[in-house]
Amino acid sequence: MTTQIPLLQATGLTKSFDRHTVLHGIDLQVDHGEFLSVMGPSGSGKSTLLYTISGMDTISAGTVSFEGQDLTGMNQKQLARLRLTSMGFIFQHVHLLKNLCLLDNVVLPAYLAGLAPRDELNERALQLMERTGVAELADRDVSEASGGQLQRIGICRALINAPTILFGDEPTGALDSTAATEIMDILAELNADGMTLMLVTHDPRVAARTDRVLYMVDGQIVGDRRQGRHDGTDLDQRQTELSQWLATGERVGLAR
Ligand SMILES: Nc1ncnc2c1ncn2[C@@H]1O[C@H](COP(=O)(O)OP(=O)(O)OP(=O)(O)O)[C@@H](O)[C@H]1O
Repeated sequence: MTTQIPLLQATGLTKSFDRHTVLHGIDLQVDHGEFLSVMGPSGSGKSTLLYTISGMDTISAGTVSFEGQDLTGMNQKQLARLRLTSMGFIFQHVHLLKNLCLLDNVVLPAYLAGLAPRDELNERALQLMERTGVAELADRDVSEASGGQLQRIGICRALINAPTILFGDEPTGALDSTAATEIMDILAELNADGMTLMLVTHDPRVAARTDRVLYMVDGQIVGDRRQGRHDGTDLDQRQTELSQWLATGERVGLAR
């Protein structure tokens, strides 16, 4: 019998800034192929969870492992390498270099890391841009693209090294609802192809598209809802059910 090693595993994950403890001993397992969202009030620790579980930020106590490798035992160079080769990150605002065209922005992180020859990276970037519907923008400047288009570029940049997991901190937070839906369509398609995704979001419509929703309050996960894969139909109904779960305190540990 084979036992699959979890993709991510946090045990007793604690994070303090000075004397302010923001994450209180979080236990969390994320398996390969999951599509996970993290919700909760502002300041509950969602982003901090994302940054610590991905090794972007240090932890104060506990352990975090990625495919069985203990991140807490790694030095900065090892962590940077792991992030570069196995993890992709997308954010609310896409920070791109204004003096480079959009294609070069997608290629840059992989090029600087010397992971593949330039021609190969260009080809890979164009394939990603094709897939996300922005290939025709390859030669354009940052100022010549809309917010939704820039977010697609951000996704391509995050995918250039073929990561195992894509982390998103409010990836649709700065977009109108049409652009947000289009970005979620892309992320759902990536997940259907096997990519693991973990997204922080305030938007129940975004969370309704994911398979599993964590709810955080005061630095703890107080709810863990497995709602199954969205089959593409009846998102309104799914969102209503999720909103009821969020509102009525059905979350594990919130029923008082
Ligand atoms: N670098 C930091 N230094 C000090 N305190 C921090 C730092 N980063 C986060 N915090 C604090 O940690 C707490 C949790 O912040 P975090 O950004 O993780 O919450 P969040 O749930 O993602 O909030 P939001 O939804 O508003 O983005 C907050 O009280 C915040 O002020």
